[in-house]
Amino acid sequence: MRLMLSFFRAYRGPTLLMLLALLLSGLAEGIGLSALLPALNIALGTGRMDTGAADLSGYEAVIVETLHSLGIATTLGNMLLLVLLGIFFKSVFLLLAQRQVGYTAAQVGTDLRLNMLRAILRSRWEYFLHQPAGRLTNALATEAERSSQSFVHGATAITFLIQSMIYGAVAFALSWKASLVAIVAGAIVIGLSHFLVRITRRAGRRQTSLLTSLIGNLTDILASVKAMKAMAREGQADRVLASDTGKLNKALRRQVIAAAGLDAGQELMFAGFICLGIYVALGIYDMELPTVMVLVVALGRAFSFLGKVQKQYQKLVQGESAYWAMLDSISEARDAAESAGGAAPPTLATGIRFEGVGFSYGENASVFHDLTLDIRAGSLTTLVGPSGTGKTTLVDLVIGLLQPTQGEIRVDGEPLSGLDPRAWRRQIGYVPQDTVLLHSSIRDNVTLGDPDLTPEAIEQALRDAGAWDFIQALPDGVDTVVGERGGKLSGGQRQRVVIARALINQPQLLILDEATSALDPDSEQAVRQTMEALKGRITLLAISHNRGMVEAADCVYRLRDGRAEPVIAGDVA
Ligand SMILES: Nc1ncnc2c1ncn2[C@@H]1O[C@H](COP(=O)(O)OP(=O)(O)OP(=O)(O)O)[C@@H](O)[C@H]1O
Repeated sequence: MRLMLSFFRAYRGPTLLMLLALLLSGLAEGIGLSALLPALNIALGTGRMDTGAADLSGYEAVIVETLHSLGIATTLGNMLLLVLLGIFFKSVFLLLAQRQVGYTAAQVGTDLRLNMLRAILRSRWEYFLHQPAGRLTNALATEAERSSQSFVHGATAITFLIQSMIYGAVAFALSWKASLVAIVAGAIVIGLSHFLVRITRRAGRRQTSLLTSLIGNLTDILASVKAMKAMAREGQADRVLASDTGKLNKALRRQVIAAAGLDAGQELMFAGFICLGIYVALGIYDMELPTVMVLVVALGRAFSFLGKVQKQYQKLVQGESAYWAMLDSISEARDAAESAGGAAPPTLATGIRFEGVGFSYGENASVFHDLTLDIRAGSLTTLVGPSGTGKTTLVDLVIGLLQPTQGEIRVDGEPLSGLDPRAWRRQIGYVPQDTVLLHSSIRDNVTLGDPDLTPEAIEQALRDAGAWDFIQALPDGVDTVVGERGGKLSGGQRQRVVIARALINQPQLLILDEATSALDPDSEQAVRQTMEALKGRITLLAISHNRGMVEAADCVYRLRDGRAEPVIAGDVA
């Protein structure tokens, strides 16, 4: 029940409302049930109701006295009406409680998803890079859902527990001895079948880790399916996924067997105890039939609800591990949150300077030591260098996604670490190597749905990106739908739409991360012209081995051995 306590702490108000509705529902059910014994006595014509409360046993006497003090005659009609009213109010309050459970469960799932997403998006870049995409997908898709279902099962277990206690209380009022025996019997049944709950808990934990692994592998495989098919290696993917799904299947089977075992075992044991109880009550203690009948109904229902409590608890523990796993992931990501940085407003009037910068990924992965370079404002600086020499790392340091381990990066003479990081990044336009367009219009692809961007701003960004002329030639202009992943445009056209997307917010610094590496000569030439046209107006930083981008650059740096050396464009091989 640690899980329900955790939910209670997080959703105090909704949980209290739910509990109140459940208690009222239980109370209504208890009142209805209390009228059953007088109703039966009247129906069976035992004559006990005619003599008044004085001749009645404790429980019945209390009921009859209460009814008389309320001015309600103990007629069969009134008693049956009371039973019906009890059931009616029980159903109304139960409905309210269940509505509250449903709303809170949906809120649990939504909050977990949003908290996870926000924590991951606000985490340090190095932490983010080490997160398998599948882990996030699995958390958002399956773990959040399993967690909210656990809340539903926990709340339903509480509902059944309250109902079980109401029936138990009525039975206790009728015969405390019989009820004590029943409590012991109930505890034996619950205790004997608890090992099945433990099996389910283990199967649930296994499912949580297997689903993370399966969805992680699936995400990776889907990303490289073309290469796998091209080399006829899809069998390998099949083997990996088949092994994961096979293990998942085994865990699910265990869970199914444990649930079925609990169902069958409980029913048999409870039925056995009820039969034994009837035999002892009628055959040995010679109790009256109406009392035994109500006792059987009350204890039978109490047993039945107790059994349901355990079944719901079994379902709760099955998904419980998903909730703890999500909470762990959220807290881990929060611990890895990006530092708040400084507060100084950024400008980019003179340039960015790296002064003796050192950087390493962890202890043994040194990338830069004593790196010094200048990126003059309004110029195009191109970075070249063999693979793995740190070009992307340098860009990430400029953006402020990574922090130097030694030296300083200055923007207009101010340490980058002292600038407001979000304000700094709002000045940056970033064009990645892979141009992923949305299956929507060019307009949507440029604005990314921002309604504040005017048609004039869209046109200007497309003109600056050198895309306006080809877009004018399209039948629907900026409203042309670009197709799945932009498939209806050429590589160069796609790239220029992405550059327009980066330019629309009027950045001071445009970064192109190998943005022209996949382009044909004509497209590359068009992007180069765009860069040349932008020079002087904004600062440009490009990672590129492309001859055009090197020739167009005002300054070219080659990264080597953890340092940057300026090179003449013609010397770049
Ligand atoms: N997240 C990371 N954790 C550990 N090491 C990393 C990480 N990212 C990059 N590296 C290492 O840092 C070095 C520089 O990587 P980086 O990606 O910056 O090089 P690059 O010059 O951009 O390479 P390429 O031209 O192949 O894209 C490489 O040795 C790489 O293995």
